[in-house]
Amino acid sequence: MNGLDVRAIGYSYGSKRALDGISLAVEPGRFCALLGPNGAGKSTLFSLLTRLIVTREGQITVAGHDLARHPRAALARIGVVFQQPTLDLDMTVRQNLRYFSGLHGLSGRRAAAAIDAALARLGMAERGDEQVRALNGGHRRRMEIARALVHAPQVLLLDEPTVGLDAAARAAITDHVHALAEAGMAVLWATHLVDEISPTDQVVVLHKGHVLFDGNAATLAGDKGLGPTFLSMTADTSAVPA
Ligand SMILES: Nc1ncnc2c1ncn2[C@@H]1O[C@H](COP(=O)(O)OP(=O)(O)OP(=O)(O)O)[C@@H](O)[C@H]1O
Repeated sequence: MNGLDVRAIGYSYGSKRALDGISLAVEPGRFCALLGPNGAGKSTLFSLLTRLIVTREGQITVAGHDLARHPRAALARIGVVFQQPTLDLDMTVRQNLRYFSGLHGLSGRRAAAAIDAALARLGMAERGDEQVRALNGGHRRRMEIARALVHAPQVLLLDEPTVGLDAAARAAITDHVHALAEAGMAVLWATHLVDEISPTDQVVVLHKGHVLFDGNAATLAGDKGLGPTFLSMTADTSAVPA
């Protein structure tokens, strides 16, 4: 499989079970919302997907590469936007992206072309020479997404990327990332906000380390709507296997 495949992953912090045998798959061209309330395990899963932490339970495959056995090949195919911004505010947008390109072995004209293409995809083509400090929160976030694209990954991971942004900036970023999925990328977007999800998106509902639902957003929404359905699912602790 060319996208992301997570099979029976488990993880505990000491005696605290954070993820308990979760499986999900995101195919190329799909926007998958990983929807879960606080403490569901979203950030733990992202840490496992990016190898900040490791587990012996289960298997993660990125674009056909086993993350545990071939981490370099697997990680090279992942672009990631973490919850906490990690930008150098005193450098320009392009300088930030050039530095990051270098970490991926890109330099010179190849790096410049990759940076231009990534900025254009996020509607940031005109902003390359601005100092990051001068950008608003929405544009800083877009720049971080552009930075995650410079090495042409096949899988894009975003951990609650709209935290702290106003409604217009959230909508713009959500639209941009949906367009990246439509262009062929496998996108995993962690959130607890249902208005970031489109009816045709894949949704994986995570609660207390368990997958409660994996399917189409419109199916999950049913007659009640996505918000009320999600709230009632995650309020009902009996929905979580013991
Ligand atoms: N370093 C840690 N040590 C102990 N427990 C932890 C640690 N990190 C997370 N946990 C616990 O693991 C569970 C999953 O946490 P995680 O941060 O992955 O959830 P989340 O869905 O990302 O939540 P949020 O939306 O608040 O970021 C929670 O019960 C949390 O308290």
